[in-house]
Amino acid sequence: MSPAAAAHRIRLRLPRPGGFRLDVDLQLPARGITVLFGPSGSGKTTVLRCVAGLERAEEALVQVGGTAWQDDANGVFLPTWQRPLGYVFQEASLFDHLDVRSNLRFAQKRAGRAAAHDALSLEGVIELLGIAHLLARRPTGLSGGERQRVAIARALATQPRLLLLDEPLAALDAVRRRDILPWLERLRDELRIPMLYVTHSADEMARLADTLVPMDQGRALACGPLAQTLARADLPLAQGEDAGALWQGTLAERDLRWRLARVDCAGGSLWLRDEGLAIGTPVRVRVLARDVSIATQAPASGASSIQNVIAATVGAVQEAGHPSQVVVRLDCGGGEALLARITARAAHALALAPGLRVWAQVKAAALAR
Ligand SMILES: Nc1ncnc2c1ncn2[C@@H]1O[C@H](COP(=O)(O)OP(=O)(O)OP(=O)(O)O)[C@@H](O)[C@H]1O
Repeated sequence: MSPAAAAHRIRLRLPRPGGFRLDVDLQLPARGITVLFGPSGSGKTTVLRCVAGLERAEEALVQVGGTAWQDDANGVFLPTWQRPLGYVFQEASLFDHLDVRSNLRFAQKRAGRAAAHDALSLEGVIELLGIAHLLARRPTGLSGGERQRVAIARALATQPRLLLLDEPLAALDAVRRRDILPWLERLRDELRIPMLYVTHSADEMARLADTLVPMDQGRALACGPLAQTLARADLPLAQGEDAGALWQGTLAERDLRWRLARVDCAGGSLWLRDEGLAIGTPVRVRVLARDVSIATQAPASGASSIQNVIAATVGAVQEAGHPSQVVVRLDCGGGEALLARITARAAHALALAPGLRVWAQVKAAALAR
């Protein structure tokens, strides 16, 4: 991300006994969800804790929207309670002796006079998270998903300048997780508050992130727009089972007979399962690297079961985890790319090299949901 586009800066260094060392320098856009994604122990939670001032990083610069929360070069360190942030954890820690409304009011009081002219109203927060029907209930009577929605509402009621979410869905079962994701998308699309979101889940990352920060062993391996970062063949992300591209597109046509929907993206059009969405709906489409194969000649029309064939140029060929496997970045036009995971032998036989014109055959693509 160019410094001009960056609105927030998070530079942290923190050595811990035992060998772990956090060392990140992130420039984040003004709004949207930045997902910190990486294996257990890579330092994701530590980043959030340092941003919140719960742990003290060294040589740190934490600047949110032009205000320094920590700037060691200039002797600035705001304690946690002076940082306008909301923190949502895996398990919502609500006050069980108060009903939902009182939990929210309590948080609102914390905002006090700090609430600026662009403050969110409590009614707005309640509407945004669809919790009006829960206001008189005690937290103990809520489902896990409802508790998390209330916890997010409570965090927003404090008028944060930054929302920190640490695996907010990890304690929920798959059904509840699916229920709450649309609410998080709504926050992302409607709020101007930037969010730092920690997750292990590739599905959550693909669905929610605007900016992706893959982390490993205390370091940020990249920090960039989601689609662009996922399409990099040189990152460890490209080597795992979840490797794949993410395209943004618009639902353009539905084939009612075959229950298929066509999504038009800058890189090309893809047919996928019709999930009943209206024509014109903006969608994210996930194409896993293992579902993409490569042909050096245009496949004859009607001679293959594969319905999605996209003209592309080889961008990079990279070994992927095992010497028998490579991952190939295929540049498809409109700045969009696919990844294909194939055998090294196939790549050799097809003489794949950067610049070669090929056809990407997409066996499966799905809406990120
Ligand atoms: N309070 C602590 N004191 C000492 N070391 C800690 C503490 N908390 C975490 N660590 C260590 O710091 C490293 C980073 O931990 P952190 O919790 O930030 O990783 P993470 O990526 O969030 O992991 P997970 O996904 O499992 O939550 C790990 O090696 C961890 O063991």
